[in-house]
Amino acid sequence: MTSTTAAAVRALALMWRAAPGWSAGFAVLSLVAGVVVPVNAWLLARVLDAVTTRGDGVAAMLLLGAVTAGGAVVGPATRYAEGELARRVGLRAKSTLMRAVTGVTGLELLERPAFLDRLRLAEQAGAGAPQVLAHALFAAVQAIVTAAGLALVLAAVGPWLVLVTAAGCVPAVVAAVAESRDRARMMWQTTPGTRREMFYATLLTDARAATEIRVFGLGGLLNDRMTAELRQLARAQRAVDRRTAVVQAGLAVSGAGLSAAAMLWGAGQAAAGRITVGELSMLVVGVAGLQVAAAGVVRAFGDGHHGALIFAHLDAVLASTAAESVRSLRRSLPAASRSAGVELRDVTFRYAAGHAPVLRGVSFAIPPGAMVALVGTNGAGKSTVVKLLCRLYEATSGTILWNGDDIVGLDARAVRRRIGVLFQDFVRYDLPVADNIGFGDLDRLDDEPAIRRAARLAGVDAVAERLPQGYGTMLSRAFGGTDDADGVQLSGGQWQRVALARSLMRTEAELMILDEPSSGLDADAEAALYQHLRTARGGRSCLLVTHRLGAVRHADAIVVLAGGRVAEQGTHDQLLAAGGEYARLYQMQAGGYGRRADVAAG
Ligand SMILES: Nc1ncnc2c1ncn2[C@@H]1O[C@H](COP(=O)(O)OP(=O)(O)OP(=O)(O)O)[C@@H](O)[C@H]1O
Repeated sequence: MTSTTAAAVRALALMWRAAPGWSAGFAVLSLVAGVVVPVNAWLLARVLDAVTTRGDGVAAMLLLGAVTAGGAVVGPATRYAEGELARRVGLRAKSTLMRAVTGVTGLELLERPAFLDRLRLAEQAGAGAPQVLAHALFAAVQAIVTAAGLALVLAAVGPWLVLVTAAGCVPAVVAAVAESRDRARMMWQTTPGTRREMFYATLLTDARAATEIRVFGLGGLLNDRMTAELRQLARAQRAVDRRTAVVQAGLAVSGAGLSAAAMLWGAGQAAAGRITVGELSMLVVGVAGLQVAAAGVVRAFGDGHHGALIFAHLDAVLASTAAESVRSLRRSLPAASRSAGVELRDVTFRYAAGHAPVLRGVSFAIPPGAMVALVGTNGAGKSTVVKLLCRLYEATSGTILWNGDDIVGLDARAVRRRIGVLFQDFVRYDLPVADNIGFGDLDRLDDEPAIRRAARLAGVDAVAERLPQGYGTMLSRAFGGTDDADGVQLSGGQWQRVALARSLMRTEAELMILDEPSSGLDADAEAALYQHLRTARGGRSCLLVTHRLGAVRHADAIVVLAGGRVAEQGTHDQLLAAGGEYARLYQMQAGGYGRRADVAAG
């Protein structure tokens, strides 16, 4: 079985699983529709012969009326069944795809352009390919049934007519396959551009980007870039359409010539009395109908081939996500402890093959219950360490130990459940406050007291309570509902507190990771945060990433990263005494802020 055929089989299997009843109904209706045309042609001939020979054609005429009426009903019923099939298959395919994508344990796959291109095509394929294939399959069956029936009708007039008409269809089959390949190749080649076009379009309509776009006057430029991508896409589509039109026109002219020749021959035969008027009508309907049916088979074949090629992208995405997921699903974790001991041993990491290493031989430990601060200049690799600890990437070499176990051997999801994390680039969900906080611990999504407690610890409780619907208030103007007043937008610092509350939902976390938790906070909130961290941490291990060195003075250990290496590590006093990079940065900040950094640190 070729890979295209295998993809076609899997697409049809997906369709069957999504809607077995509708698939069967669609198949039956397609078969019935296929029978209508040849039966009509045969009945018409019977009626005409009865009329010209003054025989009894009433029964044939009644039957012709009944079949015509039945055929008229089958059309809309088939379209309805097809629409329902499309909705069910689209829903099933999209949820399968999204489950597969969210099942990917790391981020590496999601950052590969080729994977993202495929993902985009897979989304399209999931929505359309199975029913395109189903439509193609049943249209082909319908057309084949019609063609077979008409071939029988035509064979009654002259068997060679069937052969000549069928032979005339061969070039069309070849052309249809070539076109579907051409179209699938064009779609693959234009996907990067289509993704860029979507990026520009989303940016232009995104409320969060609107401020910069207006202030920097980027609207025209981004719009030009978007239309340039669209033009390029249109050029590629036009080229394929043009080639298709030329081929189709050639095939149509040769088909018309064939029909005309057959009809002329039939007219001569009828004039010479060698065939009846009924037979002449069978010939006229048969040749034209056979050509239409053959064209239907060819079109269905081309559509099916195209659908299978596109569906292969969904297949590929499902296969690569499954392969990626397996890597992390290994041993489950030992029983939970109160606080985790974590150690990085000689960890080197690069984001992709060919990239320079971002971390080089990094070693440091977070003993159980300790608070370790990770500091360093921009791009030093601090957030990368956070992502490695969360198992979003795997170290290129070296080891990360979780309570003495190599983290690579542990179930990534289980490790994550034991971490409470605030990311530097946390997500602002366009959802109510309660969801924005409750997402930190899905088991307690509806636990209002737990949500309020996390909000209080993060210092966002007063803000939430003042909102129009309290914790039920939608944190989005875009999804606020029909009444404009329903949704609110928080300030940057308020959002950061909400994200902090989310990370604090995990009261059982063995390790807390806070990446720049106070970058957007005012001085009071910052002081309160660090006060809380010291008291309410409850002996849990904590990794604090920050540029505010005043805040890390009381950490059990401070690790200074520079250029992906550990430049130095020790306590605040040891590092100050050493007079290295930390001392330099600390003196600079202390000088700049006066005593504020110390105040914030309490
Ligand atoms: N997803 C990624 N793909 C490729 N390179 C990346 C990716 N994320 C970060 N980098 C690179 O890794 C290096 C370290 O980035 P990282 O975010 O870890 O630094 P940081 O110390 O947290 O910086 P900052 O203080 O600015 O937050 C940077 O040079 C950055 O360009």
